[in-house]
Amino acid sequence: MQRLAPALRQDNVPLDLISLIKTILAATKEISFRVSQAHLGGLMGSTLDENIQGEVQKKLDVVANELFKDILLESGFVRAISSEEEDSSVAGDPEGKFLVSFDPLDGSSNIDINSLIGTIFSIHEAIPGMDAEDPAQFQQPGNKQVCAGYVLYGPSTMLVMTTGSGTHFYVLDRTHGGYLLVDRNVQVPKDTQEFAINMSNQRFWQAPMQNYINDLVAGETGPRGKNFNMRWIAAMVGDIHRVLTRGGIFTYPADNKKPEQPYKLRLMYEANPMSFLIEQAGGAAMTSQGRIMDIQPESIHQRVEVIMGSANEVETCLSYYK
Ligand SMILES: O=P(O)(O)OC[C@H]1O[C@](O)(COP(=O)(O)O)[C@@H](O)[C@@H]1O
Ligand SMILES: [Mg+2]
Ligand SMILES: [Mg+2]
Repeated sequence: MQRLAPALRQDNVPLDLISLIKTILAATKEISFRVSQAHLGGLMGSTLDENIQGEVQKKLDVVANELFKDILLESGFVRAISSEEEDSSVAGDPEGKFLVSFDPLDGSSNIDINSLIGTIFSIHEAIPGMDAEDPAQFQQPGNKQVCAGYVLYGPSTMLVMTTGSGTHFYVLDRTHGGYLLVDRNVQVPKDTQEFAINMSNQRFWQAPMQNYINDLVAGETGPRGKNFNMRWIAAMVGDIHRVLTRGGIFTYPADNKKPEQPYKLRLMYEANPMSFLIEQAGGAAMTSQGRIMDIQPESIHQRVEVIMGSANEVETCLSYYK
């Protein structure tokens, strides 16, 4: 099995980006270890603090964030970072060539039940001449990402990543400590009979999504004429990994549960990186209004509607909005 660096060179990834990716992955190996030892190291449960999203931070959210932040800011490759757990962007090396947005621990509500969690990252090039302190430099659309990926801390620790030449799967080999390529150019099947949504929000959804899901649930007795199965891991990394592995549609639609906050997932460090991975694997990643990666960001913690996965099924879902 091919090691990470030769696999990236095969995709003509520039050396400085390979160095940054290696830096990111060094942090994920440490996080993977801390996660596996969390019970023993007193890292289960919550802190008393809330992040800027108004969510109570888990101890592991904070540990993973500090680990990731420190290793990136000291690397010399990074002009600034933005993180789910940081109020605003944090400046790094004024000469740093890259910007990194990340979700240090995705699926935090799964930590205490020892279920699937992960780390999500998105890399853009820094804008020449822009100040490392200026958060506006992050206002670049997803279609300008040079790399995106997630690491899934599951039975095995898996890296899923793209640099624009397809989406590849890697596994952390615990014997020599490196990520090995196990699946190159994965493809999301165009059609599926599996959907993922938090059904408990149903009464708060807009009518098109209500109708779409009702028809899935009606299965062969309804207009779709076939049965659909449902899955919800409550960690985007886990649900998207299933979609990349065997197809499916994943959606976190708009809802009016909290009218002032119609969307749940964050554009910069959840929706954009996952969209790049899904599109590079032949899937589609949309809101009901258009392509996620064409959205011009306005703020670091901006939330968006998410409908992504098997291309034909995403198209069918969107047809309910027409
Ligand atoms: O609690 P819900 O409504 O099931 O939402 C689950 C969603 O929230 C998230 O956990 C949000 O991410 P964080 O855990 O990083 O805050 C997603 O991973 C997941 O898809
Ligand atoms: Mg998340
Ligand atoms: Mg998180």
